[in-house]
Amino acid sequence: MHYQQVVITVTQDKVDKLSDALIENGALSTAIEDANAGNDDEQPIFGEPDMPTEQVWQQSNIVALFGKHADIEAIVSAAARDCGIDMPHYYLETIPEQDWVRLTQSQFDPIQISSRLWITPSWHNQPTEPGVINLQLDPGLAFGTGSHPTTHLCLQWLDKHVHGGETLLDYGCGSGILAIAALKLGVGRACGVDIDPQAIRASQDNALQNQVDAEFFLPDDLPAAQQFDIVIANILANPLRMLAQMLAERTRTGGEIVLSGILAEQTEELSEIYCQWFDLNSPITLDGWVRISGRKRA
Ligand SMILES: C[S@@+](CC[C@H](N)C(=O)[O-])C[C@H]1O[C@@H](n2cnc3c(N)ncnc32)[C@H](O)[C@@H]1O
Repeated sequence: MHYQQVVITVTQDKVDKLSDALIENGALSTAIEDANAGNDDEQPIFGEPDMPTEQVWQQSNIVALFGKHADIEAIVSAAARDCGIDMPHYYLETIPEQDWVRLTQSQFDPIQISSRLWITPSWHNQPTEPGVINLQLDPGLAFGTGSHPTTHLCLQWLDKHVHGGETLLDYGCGSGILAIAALKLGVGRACGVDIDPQAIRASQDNALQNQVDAEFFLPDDLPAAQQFDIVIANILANPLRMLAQMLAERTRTGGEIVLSGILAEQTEELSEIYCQWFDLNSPITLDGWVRISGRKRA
């Protein structure tokens, strides 16, 4: 079946209302995109827990999808009337039938982290060369496919520093990618923690798929007073700031901490917090994101 796709450019104050009104008048779906994506006026939006941001761009494109027989002129006109705005200009395009699953899958290729460590979606041939350590991981509802620089920085650290037999805590586990990779690289025991129950379920499924035995907990369920040889947390600067004392307490004396999800300009402030407990290494940067690591002092 063919679809009709309509793009309408609107200002910040109209975007939610018009998007809802299009759905109410028959759109199958709507998506909101930065109208200036790719040009000099592009507006990055970063959200952190407890730091509310305006989650829309000043100029947004509403991209709405309709069935092939929908009367677009009538629907856009009714939606505009419902919101009390003038009939907007819109751009109409016909979207031919596609194999949507194949199209989505084609956007996720295997990712090579190091000469031996790979992340491969299940629909690709799995690498079988001797010495290769492969995680089979499909994109899902939890963050962490290995493609994001913050995850990449953590995987690179694990690849280089896991010697075998360590205990590891992955705080903010998302898809469980770091705990699972650590087990495949040889840690003796790995636990993951996340505030999102969906992430816990995704992590458990991914551990099963990779045939490793990891444990995943909501924050309050992590057994008290347990310390770990390695504590790794790819969250964001604000939670890393709030969780600093707890993450330090969870690291055994002489153990290592690895922090990611930090923007370059946040590095100094976070280093000042964590150097209360840790001798820190030089920060490592990838695509504007920074990894901080260090060893816990006695
Ligand atoms: C950027 S993702 C990282 C996922 C994965 N560890 C990786 O490296 O790709 C951050 C995860 O931290 C979780 N998170 C955010 N704040 C948290 C908190 N205060 N306690 C535990 N988990 C948290 C989020 O739900 C999300 O799954």
